[in-house]
Amino acid sequence: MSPSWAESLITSPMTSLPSLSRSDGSTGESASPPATPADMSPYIDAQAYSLPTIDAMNLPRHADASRPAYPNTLPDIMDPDTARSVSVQRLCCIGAGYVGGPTAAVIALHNPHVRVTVVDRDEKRINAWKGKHLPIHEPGLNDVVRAARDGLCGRKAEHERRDYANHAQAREESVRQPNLFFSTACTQTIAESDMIFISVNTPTKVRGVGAGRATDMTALEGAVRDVAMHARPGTILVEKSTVPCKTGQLIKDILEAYRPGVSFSILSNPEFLSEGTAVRDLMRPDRVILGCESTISGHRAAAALANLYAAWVPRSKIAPINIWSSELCKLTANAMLAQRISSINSISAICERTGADVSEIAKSIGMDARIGPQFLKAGLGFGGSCFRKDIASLTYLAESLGLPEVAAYWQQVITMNNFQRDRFARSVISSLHNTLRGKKIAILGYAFKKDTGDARESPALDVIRILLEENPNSIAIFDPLCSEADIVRELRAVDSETEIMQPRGPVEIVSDPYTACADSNAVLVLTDWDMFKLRKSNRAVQSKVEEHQFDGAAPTTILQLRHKADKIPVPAATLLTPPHTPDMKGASLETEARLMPEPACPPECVECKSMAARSVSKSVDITEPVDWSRISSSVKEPKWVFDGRGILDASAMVGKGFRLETLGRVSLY
Ligand SMILES: NC(=O)C1=CN([C@@H]2O[C@H](COP(=O)(O)OP(=O)(O)OC[C@H]3O[C@@H](n4cnc5c(N)ncnc54)[C@H](O)[C@@H]3O)[C@@H](O)[C@H]2O)C=CC1
Ligand SMILES: O=C(O)[C@H]1O[C@H](OP(=O)(O)OP(=O)(O)OC[C@H]2O[C@@H](n3ccc(=O)[nH]c3=O)[C@H](O)[C@@H]2O)[C@H](O)[C@@H](O)[C@@H]1O
Repeated sequence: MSPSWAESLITSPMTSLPSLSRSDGSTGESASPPATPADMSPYIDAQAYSLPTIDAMNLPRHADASRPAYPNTLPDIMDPDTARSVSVQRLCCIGAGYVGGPTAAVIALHNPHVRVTVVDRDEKRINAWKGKHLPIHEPGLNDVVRAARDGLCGRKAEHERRDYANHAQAREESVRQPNLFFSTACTQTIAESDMIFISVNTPTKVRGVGAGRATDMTALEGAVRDVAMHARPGTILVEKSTVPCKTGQLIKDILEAYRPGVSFSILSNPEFLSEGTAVRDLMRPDRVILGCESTISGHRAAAALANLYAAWVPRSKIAPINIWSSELCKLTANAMLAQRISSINSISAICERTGADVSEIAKSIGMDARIGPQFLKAGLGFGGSCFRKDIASLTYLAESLGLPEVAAYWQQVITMNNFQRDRFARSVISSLHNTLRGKKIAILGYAFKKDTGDARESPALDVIRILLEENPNSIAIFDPLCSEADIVRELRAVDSETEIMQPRGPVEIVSDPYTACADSNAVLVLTDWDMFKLRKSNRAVQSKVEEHQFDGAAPTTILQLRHKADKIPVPAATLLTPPHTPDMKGASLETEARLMPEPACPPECVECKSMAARSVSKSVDITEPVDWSRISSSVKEPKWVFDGRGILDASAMVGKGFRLETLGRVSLY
């Protein structure tokens, strides 16, 4: 194995080793051959040691709060000379989830010279990334993955074809080689890489110290251990996962424990993408935060990462900051966004009692440039895998630092979020005479927000949980993207003792909105899918529908790729692999470079079968607005609709015969 370029980095100061004891009392040297080059420290058998479990309490053992470890005096890592001197050849991303997959794909797309490999222990997930049915739905993602993973073909410009006389007859040729790979070979990929992104899950601990609030670092710890044991000296480790402040120190401690004396660089590069707009967010980020150590090796590592982003992000948007600030700014950003949602939701409760309209208030205050219009949509409160857990982590961190008032302040954001779901569900029950026995409830939308099939931590789950306590006859759930298996998994986690799924329980997942609503006593809109919207005119819905149409069509040219990535220009030259790059003109590429044919699925492909089944019943088409008149004719009087997302126009719904209740508005019927 050739030494990593990063080995040339100057060693950064390491903290001293935590004393480790081996259960068998031996020295720790293993008889098995080292998995790393000969100049490495002896291979340490990880399983034989017990490292302390990491949680937010676990602040660095050597930290002296009065003396910042990384003074905030960073030289300019954007300096062209520094930037030129460092370049990554092989990038590994550990974790092929909602962050790892799209982030690696976009980096690979813009850096055709870098071999990007995404690794995960979950073989099913990796196979899905390799095939036709990606494991996550994100508008535009298919094309980005296909271009980077499968390469591009096209016709060469005339002048270049003359240079390649042997290929003169060829009409279609490869103009970009694949540089995005997916693999379960974690250790091998780690050993071959110059830079490693850690994009593993960091959920909330469910048991033990800090359960319900502290971050469960098991996955991160495992990934860092793999890196410690298999990476080459000097490899750059990038924290992409959202982690408690000071995790960089913990990573250092683990590395030092498993590979004493070997130098690695650690960067914090939090991800700010939102699900449903991941490709757009990655293509056009507001900022890229690079937290680095204030050492020469830290700066060079940051410059290497900055170089990857600079392939498409203006350098002015790439911000080097100190590593602790970087870790904490991610939690802060999520907490502030969630706080806005809780703030407007608190006002929505006042609106319902006074006759004020929360959407008018949001619009009015959002016109103040100091407040701004985003994240002021009142409704069921925030769901998803991050806001709740990141605020919980922040409160735990604050408490651990002896700041209970700070913890209580942020805890209130979660309290308000729970209040919103609770009072929504209770208003449904009270409108139906305080009992759901013998009644059917239709749920339109399960995902925590539109344009994603992610069923984790959905507000719908809390609402359904409260409704189930009233023993309804049935609850029929329709969501255009969440898989039945994911919804069932989430519901079962609430109560693993009782069978809640039909035929023995009340809940069923159905494949179209009309079946869900037929004969129901109440229809609950729990996700803001465009297809559920009803406006006075359907214009708003229509423009959204057009946006989605790019997804359905099979794009064949770079021009279409550019469209699909939300009309963000992808510089043609960066898409190609030499020798084509220098001579080819962007214009000809736009019309001639094409995606390769999609990989074929095996005949027994479950996804294909399920898609075929859906198109037979013609039920799921996220571009098709639901026909509320049809629903009106099939529901039971008095035709209750409860809008948890504020997406239905009150007068239009009343015009169709419904009784509408919307969070943040007085009822209209
Ligand atoms: N989902 C989102 O929109 C965003 C998430 N984040 C943060 O990014 C991190 C990842 O989130 P998601 O992508 O949503 O998680 P995810 O659960 O979708 O994906 C994590 C993946 O890591 C894999 N994994 C865990 N340990 C591993 C190991 N040792 N070796 C190989 N693979 C391993 C898991 O099998 C899983 O496929 C979290 O810290 C999250 O807070 C940050 C911004 C946005
Ligand atoms: O760390 C993360 O995981 C990510 O968390 C959020 O992204 P995400 O959770 O994917 O989606 P959001 O668009 O933020 O929505 C979160 C929840 O808030 C709700 N929401 C959002 C906006 C609003 O005005 N009102 C509102 O109720 C949504 O319906 C959804 O349930 C942040 O927006 C991302 O910047 C961040 O990277």
